[in-house]
Amino acid sequence: MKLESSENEMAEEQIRILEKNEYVDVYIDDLSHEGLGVGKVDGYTLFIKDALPGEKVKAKVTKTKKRFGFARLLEIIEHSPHRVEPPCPIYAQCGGCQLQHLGYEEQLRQKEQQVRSQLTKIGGIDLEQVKVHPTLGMSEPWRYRNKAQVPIGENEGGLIGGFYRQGTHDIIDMQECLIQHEANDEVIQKTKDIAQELGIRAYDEQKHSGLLRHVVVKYGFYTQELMIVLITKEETIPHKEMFIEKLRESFPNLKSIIRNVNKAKTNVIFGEQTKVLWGEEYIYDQIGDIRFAISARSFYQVNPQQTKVLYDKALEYAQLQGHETVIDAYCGIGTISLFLAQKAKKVLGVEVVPEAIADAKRNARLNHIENAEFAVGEAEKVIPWWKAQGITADVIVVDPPRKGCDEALLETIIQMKPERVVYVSCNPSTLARDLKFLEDGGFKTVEVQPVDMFPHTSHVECVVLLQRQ
Ligand SMILES: C[S@@+](CC[C@H](N)C(=O)[O-])C[C@H]1O[C@@H](n2cnc3c(N)ncnc32)[C@H](O)[C@@H]1O
Repeated sequence: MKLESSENEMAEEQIRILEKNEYVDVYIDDLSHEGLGVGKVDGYTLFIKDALPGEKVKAKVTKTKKRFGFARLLEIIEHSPHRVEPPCPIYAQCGGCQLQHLGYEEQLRQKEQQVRSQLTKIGGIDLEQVKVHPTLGMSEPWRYRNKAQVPIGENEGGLIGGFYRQGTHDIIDMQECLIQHEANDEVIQKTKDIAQELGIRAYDEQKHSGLLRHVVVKYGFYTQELMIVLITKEETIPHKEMFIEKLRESFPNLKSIIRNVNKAKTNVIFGEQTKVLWGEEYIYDQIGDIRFAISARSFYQVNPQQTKVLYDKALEYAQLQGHETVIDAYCGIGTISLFLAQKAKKVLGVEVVPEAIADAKRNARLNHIENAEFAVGEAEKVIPWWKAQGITADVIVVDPPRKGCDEALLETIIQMKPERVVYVSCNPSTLARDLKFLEDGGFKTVEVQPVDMFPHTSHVECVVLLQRQ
């Protein structure tokens, strides 16, 4: 359930707006897309963190709006059979995961349910006519992340690094994160220890003083190569050579140490200046048969195992025979484009970030792929321009950010009349909105495959096949 949609639904109902601090018993019948339990009291919708569908809970109202409010879980009166003990000791404070208290099989079922509900409520799609498959999950849904970004701070004991306590900028020290690859945890711990030993101070956000702001680690699951990025407030790192030497000794698979300088008073992690301190500018990783060069700043999917599942599904839905021209809109560093290029005559990728397109071109060369071309620009401007030049496509793949596709792009897709559209989405509500637009323009939603890219969080990714009628 989405907050805005619940607002509309309740417009005509007779409801009693609850009072702040009121104690209520609530039956939870849904899960919001942020992973909050949802229930109603006297027609008024409450969102309750940690409550699960099927549970009856006692809660205290903490915040009220006209049509919905929030409450704090006090006691579970009736437990869901799917409730489990979260294995992570810092789950309650962290906020990085939202669903560790729900059994994994049920997480997958809830994610499918969320997709179904958005498709009908927002997209007006008749689920009798569309195959919505069960969510494709992981057999081992832990330790899946290949990238860690950890803020560094200090307490009485010295350097700490971990995560911000929910809703604050207080750093909580962390030894391990159960969704990170073990290598990332080890690197973070060791880097903190070495920095402490060398007397390097952590950055203090309040005073805008100190040096080490963040440590970022990237790990290639396939190649086992490691990159460490030290984000500092100044260019100079005391005992830099010793720091590098100790990191190299600790991690034989370390390929790259990068320093990024961020002098600004900002929450943004990276600054503008990036320099190789030791080793290579890139590490490499592989998904399927395609090799990728990953730099400190380049975007790369964080769950490589499920990325393969997602891209294989996109490729299957594209149904390429080898003679097709394919457009890959919002192509990032060309990951999907290069997958598709293996089976198509030609792929044209478009992406708004110039550095990502430079990476896409480099990755094409790295894999000796010559039938993929990339352009920088907004998909909603570049693709209409291509159309005006007489370019058409047999298949169009879109993988937009959470806000979904621009209407100008959807309109162009309709006019271009490709045989198929493959829509990869990280937000079921904007996906549903855009499917409705494409259906009104002559396409039919045929299959929907939810994929769990981020186990234990509330996010769900989908691949959708649309066929031109
Ligand atoms: C969800 S990511 C997909 C990236 C890629 N397909 C992948 O799987 O790695 C969305 C991408 O769209 C890009 N983007 C955002 N707005 C855009 C626009 N208007 N036109 C083209 N690309 C855009 C972002 O920079 C980002 O790389």
